[in-house]
Amino acid sequence: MAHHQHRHRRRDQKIQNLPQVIVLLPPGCFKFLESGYSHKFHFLKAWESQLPLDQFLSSHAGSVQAMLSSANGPLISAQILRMLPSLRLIVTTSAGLDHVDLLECRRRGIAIANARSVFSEDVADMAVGLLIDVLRKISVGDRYVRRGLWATNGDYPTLGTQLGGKRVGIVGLGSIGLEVAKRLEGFGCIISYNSRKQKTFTPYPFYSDVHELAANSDALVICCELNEQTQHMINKSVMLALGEKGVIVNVGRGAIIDEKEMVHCLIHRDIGGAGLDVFENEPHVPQELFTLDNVVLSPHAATNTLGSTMALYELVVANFDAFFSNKPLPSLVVNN
Ligand SMILES: O=CC(=O)O
Repeated sequence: MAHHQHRHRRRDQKIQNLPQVIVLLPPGCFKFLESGYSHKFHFLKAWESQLPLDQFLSSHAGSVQAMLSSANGPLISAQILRMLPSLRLIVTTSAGLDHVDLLECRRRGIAIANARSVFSEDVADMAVGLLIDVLRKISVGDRYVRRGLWATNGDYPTLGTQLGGKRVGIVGLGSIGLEVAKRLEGFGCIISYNSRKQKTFTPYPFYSDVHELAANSDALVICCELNEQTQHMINKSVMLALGEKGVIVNVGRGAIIDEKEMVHCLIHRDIGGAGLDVFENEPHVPQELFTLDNVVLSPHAATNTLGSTMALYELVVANFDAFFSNKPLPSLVVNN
């Protein structure tokens, strides 16, 4: 056998002895993780395989104990989990867990570790950015300049709206919501919030009913998680309560808002505007929104900064390291 074939075989054997981590779709900037840690873990990359997904999964069914998943990946459904009978850990690069069948994980005893609050500040920055953009029409102005309209039509004609003094209702006062509140206080906004339970550590006024929060707010910032209770929680009646000058910012999940109703409300000016980083059926965004200047659209990018991506991958690796050496997981969220 030729010398280089020996070398190849030795390398392949070495890779095969590494702990295996199955990945269905690459999370954002997976290349950082791969280039930094391929010597420690053998990433089984479903999207690069020639095999259909079910065959790929069954070909690794006996051995794979750990999976890396992400908010933009496929649903980790009971059906997928059933094809991986040895799976004991899912590490997700997201804070949200709405893409994982939690019941099936519980039944199977599969633990879940998440991104913890690694990018809460980035997401809060994005929420504030979207709110300012909707109110001050930064993206509209950008389009005006780029299209050459400033030079041909003269000064930009539209007045924006002040941020200071606005009553902002935060929906979900977790680590992201708190960062949003902290930032917007600095802009002179008046903060109140809705969440499952009143928080004892904050003096912000609490509304147990999101409809009532909307009726008393100029803007709603959606920062909660998507689950059965929050799905379509922002419905038509909440939007009508927010009113024709009201703005919605969503950095949570698209399905927390009834998107069809929101599009209708935006077109008919039942609400004043929206800044959206998330959508019900990503990457598909309702076409009707493309022509509306009171809407700012962002491609689920609130977490995308270099700094937090690096911190995130350190956390991801720390979880896999802990798992493969039987130590407590640093960002365990669901302990089954
Ligand atoms: O969408 C991103 C996340 O859940 O962290």
